[in-house]
Amino acid sequence: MSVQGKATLRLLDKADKEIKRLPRVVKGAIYDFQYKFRENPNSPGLRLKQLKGNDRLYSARVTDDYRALLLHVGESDYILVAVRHRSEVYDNLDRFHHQVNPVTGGIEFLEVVESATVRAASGTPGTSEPSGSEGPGSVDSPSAPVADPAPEPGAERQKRSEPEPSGEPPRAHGRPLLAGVSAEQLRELGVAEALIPLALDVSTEEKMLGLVEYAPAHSEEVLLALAEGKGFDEVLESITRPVAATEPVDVTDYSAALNRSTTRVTTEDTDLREAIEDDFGRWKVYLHPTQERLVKRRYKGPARVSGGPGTGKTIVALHRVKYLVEQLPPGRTKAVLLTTYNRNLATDLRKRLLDLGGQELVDRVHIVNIDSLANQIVAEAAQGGRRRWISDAQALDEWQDMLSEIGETRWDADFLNAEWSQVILGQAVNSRADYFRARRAGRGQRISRAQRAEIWQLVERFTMRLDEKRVWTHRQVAEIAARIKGEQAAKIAAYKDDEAQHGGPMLHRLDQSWANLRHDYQHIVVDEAQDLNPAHWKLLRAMVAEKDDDIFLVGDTHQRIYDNYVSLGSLGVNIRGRSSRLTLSYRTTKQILGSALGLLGDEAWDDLDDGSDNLGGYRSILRGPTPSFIRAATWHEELDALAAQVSEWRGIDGDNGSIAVAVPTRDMVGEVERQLSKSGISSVSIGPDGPRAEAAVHVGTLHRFKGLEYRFVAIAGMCDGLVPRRGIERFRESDPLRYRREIQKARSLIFVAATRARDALAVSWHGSPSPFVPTSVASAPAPSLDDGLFRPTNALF
Ligand SMILES: Nc1ncnc2c1ncn2[C@@H]1O[C@H](COP(=O)(O)OP(=O)(O)OP(=O)(O)O)[C@@H](O)[C@H]1O
Repeated sequence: MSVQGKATLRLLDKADKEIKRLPRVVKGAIYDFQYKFRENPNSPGLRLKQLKGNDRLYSARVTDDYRALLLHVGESDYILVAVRHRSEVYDNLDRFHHQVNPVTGGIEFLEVVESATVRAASGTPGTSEPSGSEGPGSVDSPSAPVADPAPEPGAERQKRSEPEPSGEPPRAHGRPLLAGVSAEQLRELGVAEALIPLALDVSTEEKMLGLVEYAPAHSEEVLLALAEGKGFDEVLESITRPVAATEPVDVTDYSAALNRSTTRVTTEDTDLREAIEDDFGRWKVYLHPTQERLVKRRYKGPARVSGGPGTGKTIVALHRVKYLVEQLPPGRTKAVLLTTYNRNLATDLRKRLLDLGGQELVDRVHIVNIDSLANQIVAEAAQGGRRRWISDAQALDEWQDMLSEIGETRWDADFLNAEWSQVILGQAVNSRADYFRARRAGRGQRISRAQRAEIWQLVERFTMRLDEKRVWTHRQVAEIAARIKGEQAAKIAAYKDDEAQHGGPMLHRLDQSWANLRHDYQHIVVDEAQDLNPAHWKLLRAMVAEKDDDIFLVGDTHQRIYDNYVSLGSLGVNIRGRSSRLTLSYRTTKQILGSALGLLGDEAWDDLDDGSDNLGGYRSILRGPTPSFIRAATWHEELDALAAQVSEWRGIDGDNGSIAVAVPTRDMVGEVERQLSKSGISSVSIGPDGPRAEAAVHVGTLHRFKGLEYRFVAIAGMCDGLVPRRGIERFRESDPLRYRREIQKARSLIFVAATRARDALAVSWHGSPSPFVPTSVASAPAPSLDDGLFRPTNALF
């Protein structure tokens, strides 16, 4: 829609990649151009004109030398598809292809250049100064196909991409990579028509990468999956079906296509600067169609989005918050709660939400980590008085001290601590009688009624001890907060019932404060949902009314690093029938992802709701080096090698903040920092609020890496006895279920750390390697693994 004389201008996905490479002055001119164009596309200075023989393609002046290529969608709606030197715009017009994809219904554009590849970077015209008039045939300098992926010797270069009448391409060399797939099948998968003959002709993955780099994103995903060896059916099911148009596609109706999420363009009012300036900003302006559908759907109750690391769950959560706020009536209240597990993640969410929607958006959202929220509620209700927090580890120490003080030897502190926090606090058990009835699902060791009585007595003694010391754990506070809010929700429900029965507001009530009772939020969005405990969920459930779009949660149980197992349905958060999964990783390369997946082994992973989850279809279109291994005899030797590795990465990217080192213990953090400092490399440790400074190598324990992202990651200290920690051995016989969970948690810890890396991952150990490092790698003179870095041996079980 546009006002008279005005136009809409969106930027096509991938065009930004090309534009980014243009000289700075041209980019600056594009920003001016977009304002002028939107104001009045027909202003004489813009010289908007149709390209000869092409009813939808237009050119317009950006600078004396550069032209914008525009796709006219309808009325005054345009899409900017490229910015080119004017010498490269007006000749050989049949190299430009645009279509409404008959399968996805999205608008696509591509240019096929001489090197039988899709057009790569533009804006780097031939060296001769352009001159002469514009117009068809007036080529002053040859176009320069920059990203020609080194064509095969003897390969016939194709100028045009028109499909052969038969749909089959000429095959002159090497075995085609997609030998088992026909042109018809590629069409069915939604590959852009102009690409089909070229794709069928490609014989190496490298060339396929060159071909798809600037191709429409859906074609890229399909072709890379096929090139990796995925079958037609699998690609159809996992990549095409989720984005296929649900209604018949009229390929001539560009206006209808523009409104589909499969047309990957910025919104009409996006400042193009956002899309062009930096790679990290792309998430703000381009959502994958599968992401966009999740963001804008109306859910009839709580909904869950799962997906492997880097698939954009947090991005979806942020866009969802923005979408929900946009649907709210104007107001000043913080009507949406955005919460996550820990403080540094909440800080990061605030930063990104501000980036996405500005202060106006942030003003309507309460962004807080879940334990701080519980704390605020308890403090406001003035319950508990002034107390000091203790961590779970400190609580365990308290148990140990208490048991030894009273000479209790029948029960282990570990067991009692877990029983207290997971069963008693976890289910808000308030009395001995309730404890006799409590479910102990997932707790392994069976206990008799008499034993329950003993445990109850010990727990009472323990909580009194904490009361006397004026300390408490986060879990205790979460329980109290959940009780406070649960009581409030019950009052609201009772008031509503009364109202319904009496057909109007209850004016006769003596206590009118009831009438002012409201749920705290209209909507709740939760990130890192896998780590929240039952009390957290009860708290959240009580803070929002049961209604459409009430709770939206994103998480990945493969990344669970705390002991919180929940069954959401039993906590009143019913996600049945409203679960979706994201599968395309935007962060991690195929090589890192493949390796990390090996780490998960054959474990069973839950879906937070008594069902199972998996990472089927998890994939990446990014490519990089295979993860590397560093084996050392001693910790000192390993530290030397680690410092060398970090120095090497600094040579690639001078920004220290793009590098991180993860280690299993706190002591090791300090030791790594000292070693790096000796090598002249500045570093900072990652604390509970995240890294203290950006521009230094980040060093932290494995637990601190949740939600972070780096170009380069080293996991050091991958040693036997440290990963998993030796202490869990005592559960192997005594509590096999606990043992299994500890192993799973250790796998998840490494999985999280390994998948923080965007470009490169190095893993090191000294002495005996962790059992997660396969013996073949551990003992080979020069370990190399193509099929997975972490292939756990069966020795663990
Ligand atoms: N549609 C998108 N376009 C471009 N980049 C994206 C898109 N979606 C996600 N990303 C990028 O992918 C990276 C991972 O995204 P995000 O952190 O949301 O993933 P996640 O699934 O929450 O990961 P994890 O589970 O590992 O925490 C980020 O750098 C993000 O900017």
